[in-house]
Amino acid sequence: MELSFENLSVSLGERTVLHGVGAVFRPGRVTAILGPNGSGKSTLVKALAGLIDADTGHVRLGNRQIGRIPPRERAQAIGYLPQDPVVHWNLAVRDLVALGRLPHRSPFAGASDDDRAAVEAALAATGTVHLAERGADALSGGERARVLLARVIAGAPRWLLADEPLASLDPVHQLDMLEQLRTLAAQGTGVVIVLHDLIQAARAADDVLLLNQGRVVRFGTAAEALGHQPLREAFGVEVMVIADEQGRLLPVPIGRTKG
Ligand SMILES: Nc1ncnc2c1ncn2[C@@H]1O[C@H](COP(=O)(O)OP(=O)(O)OP(=O)(O)O)[C@@H](O)[C@H]1O
Repeated sequence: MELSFENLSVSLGERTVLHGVGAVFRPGRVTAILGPNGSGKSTLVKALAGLIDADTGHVRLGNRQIGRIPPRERAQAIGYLPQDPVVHWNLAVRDLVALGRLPHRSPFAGASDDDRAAVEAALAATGTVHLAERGADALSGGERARVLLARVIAGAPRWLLADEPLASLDPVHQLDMLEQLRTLAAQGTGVVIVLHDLIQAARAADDVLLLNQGRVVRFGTAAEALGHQPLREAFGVEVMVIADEQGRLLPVPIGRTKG
């Protein structure tokens, strides 16, 4: 089911941060949101997750407005990975990942076999099985990022929204994370990720939304949206396009656009 938004305007404090933006994101695809610092990427993802209210417009999951979906049902449908996830308690990693199952559990019920299986599968998928007994306080930033992805995956959401999920990861774990997100998309999950790296976006995303100053510059396939002109408009950057070993075109930033 599609995740869509139209004419979406959002203000934070006195400032309007998103100005009537709209797009239709499709499940089974990886959609990357890119744009300069402060262009509204995190704000858009929070609005898509139903965490902040809009001044105008709506976010819809299928044909239902996100704000009208009961919280438990919304939590089952949409998994959100914030930019700087904070772990409030020093839980063991396995227990932390198990929190991702809460939207599926009846109040006061213990974990079911399905819950336990989902937790183990999420630990395995994120390469964090060896961390399962550790306290969450004893993790590096990159380990924590993978464990928190495992928590979201354990909830098996139909949509996964991740705000800069690669930020604290080394190159190998960045590739693993992107591979993991692509696998989820191949299984039918809708994946939306905020990225900064144009090359990672070209490799990992099917679709790209470019934002600048709270407005959509371009929304289309990665090949369309990561072309010379859209990147000039969004970032004021010139790129050199090179082909990778699979023939994918990768935009390498080489300088500021003049004039
Ligand atoms: N609580 C707030 N009150 C007022 N303005 C805010 C608040 N939070 C963010 N902003 C402003 O809203 C704008 C968009 O912020 P947002 O975090 O969505 O941008 P972003 O594209 O994700 O940026 P970055 O790439 O730096 O993470 C920025 O100009 C920011 O300063």
